Amino acid sequence: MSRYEGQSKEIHNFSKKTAVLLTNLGTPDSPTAGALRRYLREFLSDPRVVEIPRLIWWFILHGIILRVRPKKSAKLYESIWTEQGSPLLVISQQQKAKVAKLLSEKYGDTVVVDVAMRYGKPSISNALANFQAQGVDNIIVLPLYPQYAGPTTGSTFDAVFNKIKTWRWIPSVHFLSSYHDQALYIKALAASIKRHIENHGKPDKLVLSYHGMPKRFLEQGDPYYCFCHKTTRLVVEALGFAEDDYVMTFQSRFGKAEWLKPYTDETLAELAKAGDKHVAIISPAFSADCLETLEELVHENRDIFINAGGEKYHYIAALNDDDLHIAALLESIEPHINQSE
Ligand SMILES: C=CC1=C(C)c2cc3[nH]c(cc4nc(cc5[nH]c(cc1n2)c(C)c5CCC(=O)O)C(CCC(=O)O)=C4C)c(C)c3C=C
Ligand SMILES: [Fe+2]
Ligand SMILES: [Fe+2]
Repeated sequence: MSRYEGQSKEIHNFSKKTAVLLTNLGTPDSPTAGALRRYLREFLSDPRVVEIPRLIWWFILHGIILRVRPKKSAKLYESIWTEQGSPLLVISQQQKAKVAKLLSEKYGDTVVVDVAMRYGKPSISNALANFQAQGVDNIIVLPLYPQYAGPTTGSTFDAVFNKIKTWRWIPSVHFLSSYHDQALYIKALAASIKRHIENHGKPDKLVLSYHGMPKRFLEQGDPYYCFCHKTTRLVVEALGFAEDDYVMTFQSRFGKAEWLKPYTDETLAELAKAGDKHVAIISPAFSADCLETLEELVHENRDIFINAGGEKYHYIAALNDDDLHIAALLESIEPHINQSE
């Protein structure tokens, strides 16, 4: 056995071929405590996600978290599970199908597209092995997180590095790090909010709620917080919103440390108490609807707002496979497609 993996066949006779790898975070195989335990163990063992010293974290993770959280999370996943499976995976596959169709119309079979998850299945390692077997000479990696964060995009790149470092021939690899300020992504978000307002009226406050992160990561140089702010600024500019038409918040806290603020749940209660009766909430950090939107934003936060005196609460869906969103993804991908002979 040799130290590095290679494909000896037809190596002198390959044609130009680009592979596009779309990725998202991952999801359990089923909404059961056992599947959740496996999924959370892989996810929460990643040092990009939890930076507590390994030995201490091992005892907390295995002694407390993996004994309690899987059962609780399984119930939540069960409430959003569909016949086709986890919404995040189903929507990711729909996004992939649309991207693949548009690229194949334009580039024929010189471009292949696949989707993979950072944790669980379908795995990044498998997708890359398939690309290698097809003899691709150019790989574009696009994690579907609009705002770069170490625990998401950074960790995805780790998984890609870990696989390709075993290859004898590493082709061109383009890591697309962040598209938080890309014109078509902003346009797609603004169009989706405008459509919502046309149907439901302008809310007292538009809440732009991003997935949170420990505050310490920001202090240590993670750009996520700033990228979220830039997305918000560009979207509200595109909408022509004034300062008190909207508020920006962070959701989905995990663990005891301080996370990025203001927190979505606390803010919604404050808004209701201050007399805002009607809110619309959107989460620009999620390119696909998932547990954190379909459960936390649709149900949990609605209850918080209504119980604090609010009256109308609307969740604006993630961009999912919206045509403008897919056009935005293509705008990121296409400059890196290598067509020269
Ligand atoms: C959109 C960007 C995301 C950032 C930044 C992020 C950071 C982050 N998340 C956790 C802990 C959990 N996240 C969970 C689910 C989850 N998170 C994101 C996105 C970001 N996370 C997605 C797309 C999902 C998937 C939801 C799905 O439908 O499967 C979970 C698991 C669910 C649960 O048990 O609540 C945890 C846990 C940390 C610690 C973190 C930053 C350090
Ligand atoms: Fe998360
Ligand atoms: Fe959550």
